[in-house]
Amino acid sequence: MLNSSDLPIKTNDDETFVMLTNSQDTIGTSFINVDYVDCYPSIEDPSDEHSRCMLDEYSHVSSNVHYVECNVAGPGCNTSDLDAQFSKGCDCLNGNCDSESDCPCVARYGKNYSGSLLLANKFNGPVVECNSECGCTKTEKCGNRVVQFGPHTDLEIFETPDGKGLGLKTKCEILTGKFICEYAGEIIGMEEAKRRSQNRKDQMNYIFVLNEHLSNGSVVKTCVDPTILGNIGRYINHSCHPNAAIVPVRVDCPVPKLCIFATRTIFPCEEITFDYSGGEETTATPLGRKPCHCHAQNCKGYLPFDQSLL
Ligand SMILES: C[S@@+](CC[C@H](N)C(=O)[O-])C[C@H]1O[C@@H](n2cnc3c(N)ncnc32)[C@H](O)[C@@H]1O
Repeated sequence: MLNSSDLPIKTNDDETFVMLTNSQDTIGTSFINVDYVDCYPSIEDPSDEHSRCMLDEYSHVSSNVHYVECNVAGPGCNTSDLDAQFSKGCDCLNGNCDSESDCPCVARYGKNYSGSLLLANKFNGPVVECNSECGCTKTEKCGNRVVQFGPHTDLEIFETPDGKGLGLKTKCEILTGKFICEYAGEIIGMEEAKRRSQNRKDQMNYIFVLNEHLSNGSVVKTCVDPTILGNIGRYINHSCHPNAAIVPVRVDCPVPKLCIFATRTIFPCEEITFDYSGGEETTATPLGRKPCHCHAQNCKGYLPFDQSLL
């Protein structure tokens, strides 16, 4: 897990995504060549940690799944990272945090949004928003706060007609770069992820592993499991030709939120999908892999899979 004092500051232009996995299918993304620096030291004892979690109106269709709006600590989670609060990044009293010359947060991490839309170059991160300690406060005026206002409000869980189980669709148009929702659940350690994955071999996989590769060669893993405790993001299916992608976003603490943004316009009633592999395939063998039912012209036939990773 990431040290509380570390944050991503830049990514190389040749950054690529690769995938992650469990033993049957894969959900995961790696961010390559992410440099971390010591900045925004964390402060202990945030005044009200729950105020950092936006409430939403969604619920699950099954009583076996419990709704959580944001990540919660599970076995193997470094709770001091999850509970940490970043210190003040800017003191922009007028709240106009959208230019490098005006806002220290934007100067440090780059401009993230145009209005409420993620900029194209930020799909490769890093995205760090103004936090609870910043002077700009949580006003609509701050141009560096988006995901912390919660998910898109017109999402709907539905039964897919093609054997994927449940899926998530939108009731209204979603523009490119728009934040859709977080993929939130229990933050667990890798050993726990392996254990759960083995125990659920023949079931649907919800465990997502994010790899952030640091320039010193180490890899920071963030493992989210929304199987039992999760939010609306857990219903998003894989497609080989997706309309959304996952981007790690940090707001108040070092543990990234796995945020799903539209990569193109998504039309009313269209299913929302992302590529579980993050765009890179690591194995060609269909052995042990689940068939993919995305129906895309470029469908690879199977859900992403990499035996070596779990
Ligand atoms: C994160 S869950 C997605 C929501 C899930 N469909 C449900 O009913 O709750 C991932 C699981 O959904 C199924 N799935 C997702 N995308 C699929 C696809 N393109 N083809 C077949 N099954 C898919 C697989 O069983 C996978 O393990």
